[in-house]
Amino acid sequence: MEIQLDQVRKDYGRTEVLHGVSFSLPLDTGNVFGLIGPNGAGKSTLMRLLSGITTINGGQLRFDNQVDSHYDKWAQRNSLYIPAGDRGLRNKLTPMENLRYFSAIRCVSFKDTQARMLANAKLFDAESLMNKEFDQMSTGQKKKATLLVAISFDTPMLLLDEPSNGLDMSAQVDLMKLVDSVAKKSQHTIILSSHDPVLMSEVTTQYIFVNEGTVIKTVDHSLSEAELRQMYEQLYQKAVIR
Ligand SMILES: Nc1ncnc2c1ncn2[C@@H]1O[C@H](COP(=O)(O)OP(=O)(O)OP(=O)(O)O)[C@@H](O)[C@H]1O
Repeated sequence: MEIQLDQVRKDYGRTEVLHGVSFSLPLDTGNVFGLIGPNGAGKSTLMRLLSGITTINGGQLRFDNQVDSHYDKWAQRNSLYIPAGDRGLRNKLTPMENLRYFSAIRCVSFKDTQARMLANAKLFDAESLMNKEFDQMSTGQKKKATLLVAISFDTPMLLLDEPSNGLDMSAQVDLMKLVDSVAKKSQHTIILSSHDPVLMSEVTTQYIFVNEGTVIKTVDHSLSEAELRQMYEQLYQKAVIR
């Protein structure tokens, strides 16, 4: 199955911020897509559209070449978007209580999501976080807990907006191991954005370069850190990274 974006446009009020975005996104392939682009390029907007939080103002979103006017409804059930920063979960609840809460909202079995979260928490050494209130966690713990809750829903598409922001080196490695393992095990599609090319090159299998509200290039294979740096410099015609 494949999601196809064809000349997709998005406005905020009278301002158009995505100006005809086209690319394809295969599902069920275990690919990790890396969204790369400077501040304000449109990465978060694109992720919000793909997750059905907001709708397009022009162009088409298709599944396997069939126009789908209810894409946002499909996406709301079959994807999860984790925004940048440490928002995501309810502050006064533990991850387990959050899971119960969001399972009820999404009308899915808490028994199933709970079993997945307990297994993943064990696998990624996060059992001690399960009964800690979200607002009493460190930034890294919050990111890990949010991701563990999100992957428990086992959605075909997971969108992570700058997941590594604010994490120390060891937490970044843990996060990437988690992303890599989820993609490989579930064969689900993960889309992540980051301004960190080292991190991107560790897990990303396909790249989507965004600038000024358009996708300017897609690369359908993994890139080394050096290749990625070179792409940055070529595409933006300035040495963003030194
Ligand atoms: N709610 C909003 N209302 C109006 N304009 C918005 C809104 N959200 C984003 N924008 C504008 O849309 C454009 C794209 O923003 P977006 O957040 O998608 O970029 P980004 O690539 O994720 O940036 P960053 O790397 O800084 O997070 C920017 O010009 C931004 O000012």
